[in-house]
Amino acid sequence: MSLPTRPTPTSTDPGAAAEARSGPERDHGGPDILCEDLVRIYSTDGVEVQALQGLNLRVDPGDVVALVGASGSGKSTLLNILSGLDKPTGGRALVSGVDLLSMTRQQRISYQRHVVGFVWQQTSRNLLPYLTAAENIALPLVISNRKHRQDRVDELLEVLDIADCRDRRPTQMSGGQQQRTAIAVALSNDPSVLLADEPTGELDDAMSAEVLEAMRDASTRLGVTVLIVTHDPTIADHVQRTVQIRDGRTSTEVLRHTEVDEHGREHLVAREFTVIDRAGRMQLPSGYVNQLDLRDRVRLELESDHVGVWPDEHSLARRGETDGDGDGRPANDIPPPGDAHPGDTHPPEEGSQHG
Ligand SMILES: Nc1ncnc2c1ncn2[C@@H]1O[C@H](COP(=O)(O)OP(=O)(O)OP(=O)(O)O)[C@@H](O)[C@H]1O
Repeated sequence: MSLPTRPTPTSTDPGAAAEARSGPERDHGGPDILCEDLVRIYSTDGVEVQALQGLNLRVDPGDVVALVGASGSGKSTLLNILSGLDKPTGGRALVSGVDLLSMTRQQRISYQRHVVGFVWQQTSRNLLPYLTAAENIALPLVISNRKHRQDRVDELLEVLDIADCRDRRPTQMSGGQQQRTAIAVALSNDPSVLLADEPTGELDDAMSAEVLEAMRDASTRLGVTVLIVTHDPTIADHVQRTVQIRDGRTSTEVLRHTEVDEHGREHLVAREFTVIDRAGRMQLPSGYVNQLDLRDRVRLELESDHVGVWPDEHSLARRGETDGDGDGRPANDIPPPGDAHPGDTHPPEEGSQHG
């Protein structure tokens, strides 16, 4: 699997591409998605729910990233903010250089038309049932009064591999074809960011793979940045980066890349990282916390290339869990700093598999 870089979009219609940039500035020179200490508090009948609790996320142009997390962790809240449907309570959110906290109503319309595209889980929400695939794709172009519409429709039918569905209505297509058409609709106005909420939630494994590959392909060929919220367990086969969201914050990330061994065989290597915020805060994986019975406070030791995290020996002793040899270490023989140590903040290797 090779990491896609943002290419020059292969639009057959340079006039149309320039026209799309009549919205907010696209070549902003920074990440396509930047969230810093993002907070969203819902207040209902005097009860407050902190759906996002200082979330940090950076997605660079052309990246394809999956966002995973338990129900209620804040994924939809984040997507609603990034798509311009909802406003954060605090923090900072920039998409393609557009500040989502200070947008006017007019800028919001332009933002939703030109900067972000959206794909929902339910195909019925993405496509108009009485229009063909080509007509559905052309509709956003008509609304934004774009010229050279036919060229753009042809290009998207080809990129999403749905040319044979051109004159078919949604009921005459498979679920996978409908979602690929939905991606084409979302990309029609040449947005820089594509957001997808469970795009494979109603599909079987084969169709899910088709749709996820179509998004990756569209990203590579059109230079679009993609953020996919998903519970799809096969997502790891299709994206290089998976970000885990927990309690309204990004907690861990898995990055994947291909390595070639001495026999010339390709291996997909996945590494898990813990997210650290700008203030230096991070969350230890619960497996580590449980294994070392870390509670209340821990001791940190700075080594030349990593930081060791140690249980507080006093509180362990109080709990009668040291081995009594005076070194304050528990009976389960935690190695000293410098040795391989599950509490070290060295990122653990998730494992590797044949590519
Ligand atoms: N409009 C709202 N009013 C009040 N609370 C809300 C609202 N929307 C979401 N929440 C709460 O905010 C938290 C995050 O919800 P969110 O829908 O973002 O989670 P999620 O990760 O998308 O979950 P799921 O995977 O089930 O869709 C939850 O506690 C939820 O109950």
